[in-house]
Amino acid sequence: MIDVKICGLSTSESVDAAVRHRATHVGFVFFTKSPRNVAAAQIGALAGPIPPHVRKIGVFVDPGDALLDDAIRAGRLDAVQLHKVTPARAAAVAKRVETWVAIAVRTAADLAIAPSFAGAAHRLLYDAKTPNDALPGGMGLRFDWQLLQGFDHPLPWALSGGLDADNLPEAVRVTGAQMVDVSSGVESAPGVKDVDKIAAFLHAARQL
Ligand SMILES: O=C(O)c1ccccc1N[C@@H]1O[C@H](COP(=O)(O)O)[C@@H](O)[C@H]1O
Repeated sequence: MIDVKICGLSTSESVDAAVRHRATHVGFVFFTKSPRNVAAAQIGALAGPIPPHVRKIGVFVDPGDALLDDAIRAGRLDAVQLHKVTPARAAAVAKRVETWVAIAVRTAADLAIAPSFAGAAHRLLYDAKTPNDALPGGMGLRFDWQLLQGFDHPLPWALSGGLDADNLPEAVRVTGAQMVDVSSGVESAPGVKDVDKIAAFLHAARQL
């Protein structure tokens, strides 16, 4: 099975579904403008029951050190996923914790920044560029997966943006992704996770 991160979890039921159906990673969003925002005070109770083989990723948008420190400590996070950061900022964070950097993609030109994160991050996450600068992810948008064909990836990477159980096989076939990340595609409404969709996505991933 490919690695799967189920992202944007904010209830114990959805965390339990992701773990039970064998997600390899779970994600928690620490961004107040997101419908999936989790406060640092909530994360201990949500993340506490997660077994150690399931990696816990915190999702942040250009965060300050205080938020990062609080969330990492309270959630015992294994890695952070950073949106809208420079290579210099990513490198500073990566000295303290495993760091993933989201690359917002609409056209081939958007991939040009990827090599500048080599040595500054541990993983790249290719995500669709959103039309709304205030919310840089989690909108269920996909980009042209063919843009990744033949791309010389400078780091280990994951695919995200608009994935769901139906389009996952094609996304993996076109891009060759060995890790995928989903949020909206396992929801019934923005921020409302659907345990049946989580199960279906992970079932689809196990067929690959
Ligand atoms: O989920 C959010 O609300 C969010 C907010 C700010 C930055 C990133 C966010 N989510 C990430 O967006 C991608 C794709 O999500 P989707 O499947 O298209 O809904 C995913 O990496 C989430 O971690």
